[in-house]
Amino acid sequence: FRTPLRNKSFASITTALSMSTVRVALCQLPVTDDTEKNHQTAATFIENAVEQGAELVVLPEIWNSPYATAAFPEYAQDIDKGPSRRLLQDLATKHKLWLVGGSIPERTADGKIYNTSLVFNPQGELVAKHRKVHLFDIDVPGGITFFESDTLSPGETVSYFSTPWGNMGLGICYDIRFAEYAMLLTQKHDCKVLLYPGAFNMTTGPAHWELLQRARAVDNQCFVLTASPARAVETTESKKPYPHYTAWGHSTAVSPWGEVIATTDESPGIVMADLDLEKVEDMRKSIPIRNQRRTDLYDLLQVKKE
Ligand SMILES: NC(=O)CC(=O)C(=O)O
Repeated sequence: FRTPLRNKSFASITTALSMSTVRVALCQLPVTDDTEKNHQTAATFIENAVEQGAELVVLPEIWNSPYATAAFPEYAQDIDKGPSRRLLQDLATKHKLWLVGGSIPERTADGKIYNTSLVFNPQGELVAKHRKVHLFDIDVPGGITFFESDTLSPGETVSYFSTPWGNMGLGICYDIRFAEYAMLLTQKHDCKVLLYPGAFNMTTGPAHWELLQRARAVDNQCFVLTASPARAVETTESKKPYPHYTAWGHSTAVSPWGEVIATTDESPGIVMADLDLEKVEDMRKSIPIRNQRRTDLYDLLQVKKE
């Protein structure tokens, strides 16, 4: 695996961590069109992350299937008993780990398909299930056109879970563009970490990926973690070729101060970071914007379109 780049905070793995500190691993998996192979890769990366002392591991958006709207119906699984869910649950239990299982295409009994993230605690219990709330429907002339809504339905919940280090909020990729979603997680549900498995692309990635993470971190005075698939995608001859989606990569951890504390490039690898959650309270105390909002002038309102 590659050494993480610009990784300022990752101390020696032999260092004992304080109770307020959690060691996280962001797994930038090389995703193929072979689900079984993707399972093996995920298991290997998670094992490697655990060897490096990870207590919480994050997988990327759509790590068991190609990222293509036409592929989602073919690869979608029953989220309650499908093989990808079983694998995630088994790995969380085996390694006694908090596992944010990236996202996978989910098929429901009524035939709908969602882009869904599952989170398991170290006992293997499902503690959160997030269906991507904001579907990635964009048309950038000369850049990228992508309509997740061609095959996916949107989720309806604001998702978070409780850990020994504090509450953590969960969104998927395009969800990071919506400041209100992040603010609900941090203001109403007291989240100290926001997690976004994501797969930005070669048009929006260079321009917005890091910027959005730093913006959400500073707006909300919290840690922001992202995990992307690696850029290269292998296809096997037995499978239908789906339009190739080129992921930007650059899985990243950002501090409440807005600093990139660990990141990488586009290659497969694991980004390790130690998050000291006391930094969240320090930041919220020293720049107390949470108590200074002019809610008499503005609030999280539903602004109706004309
Ligand atoms: N893939 C996404 O969901 C989002 C993305 O690439 C973007 O917002 O840009």
